[in-house]
Amino acid sequence: MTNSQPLLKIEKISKAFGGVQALSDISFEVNPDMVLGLIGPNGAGKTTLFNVITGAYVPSRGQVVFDGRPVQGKKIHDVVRLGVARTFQNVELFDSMTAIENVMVGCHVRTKSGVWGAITRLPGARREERRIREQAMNLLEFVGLENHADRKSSDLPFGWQRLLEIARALASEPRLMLMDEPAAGLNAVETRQLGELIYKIRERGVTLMLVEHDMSLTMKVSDRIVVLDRGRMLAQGTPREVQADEAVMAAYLGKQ
Ligand SMILES: Nc1ncnc2c1ncn2[C@@H]1O[C@H](COP(=O)(O)OP(=O)(O)OP(=O)(O)O)[C@@H](O)[C@H]1O
Repeated sequence: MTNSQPLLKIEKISKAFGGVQALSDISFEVNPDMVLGLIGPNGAGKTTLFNVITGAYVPSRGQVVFDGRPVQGKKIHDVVRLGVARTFQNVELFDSMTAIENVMVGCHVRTKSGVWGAITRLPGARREERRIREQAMNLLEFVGLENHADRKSSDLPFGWQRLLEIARALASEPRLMLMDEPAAGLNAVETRQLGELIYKIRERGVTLMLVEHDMSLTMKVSDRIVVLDRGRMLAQGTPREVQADEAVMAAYLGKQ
């Protein structure tokens, strides 16, 4: 596809949970190689939208189109194979595994033999396993955890667990990466390093969508911002445009 086409199209998405309208008629596009910040007060629908994009939730109406293909009806792992990865608000790692093993699990999404081949140790899988270990090591290096490859992930400080989750998400070689509150629980230094990592991820050619409550980080790293409020789209534009938007100030930024 050419770079002028959107990588992701959100088309008139609505999602209700019983009586709660979590998303109402949301439409916007995400162009390749950009960082899009998705902001809004608690309960605005940000995480719900992530879940719709990854195929975890079926929308009540509308569709998500990734790289020209509708996501709906696909299983989560098929959406990952299409090139969509995510990290979670509460870091979700395999606690009993080492750091490198966690990343290797992410790599297996792209292998022929898959995780099962690795477990059963088929001959071809062993060669692939060596290649994957190398790839996982490169990713640990990319996020700065190369000296902690063999530590159990649950023994790592929380900020490093976040970095490890990012490395695992990158292991599936995504074209779009969704990050749900990556700065939550990080201190000021770690948050600044996260900002630099986000730039580096974009330089790899990965498009990013970021849900984040840390406004200074979001405004700094995002090329565009979409603002949700109570399931509706309140505004979209550059960080500068959104910060000057009165409705946004009233609904969100004014409350900071
Ligand atoms: N699985 C669910 N079942 C029922 N209601 C849900 C479910 N998931 C979300 N909701 C409701 O949908 C609305 C949007 O929630 P969502 O978690 O998407 O908001 P958010 O913008 O991510 O909030 P936060 O910033 O607090 O994480 C809320 O009213 C929430 O209670």
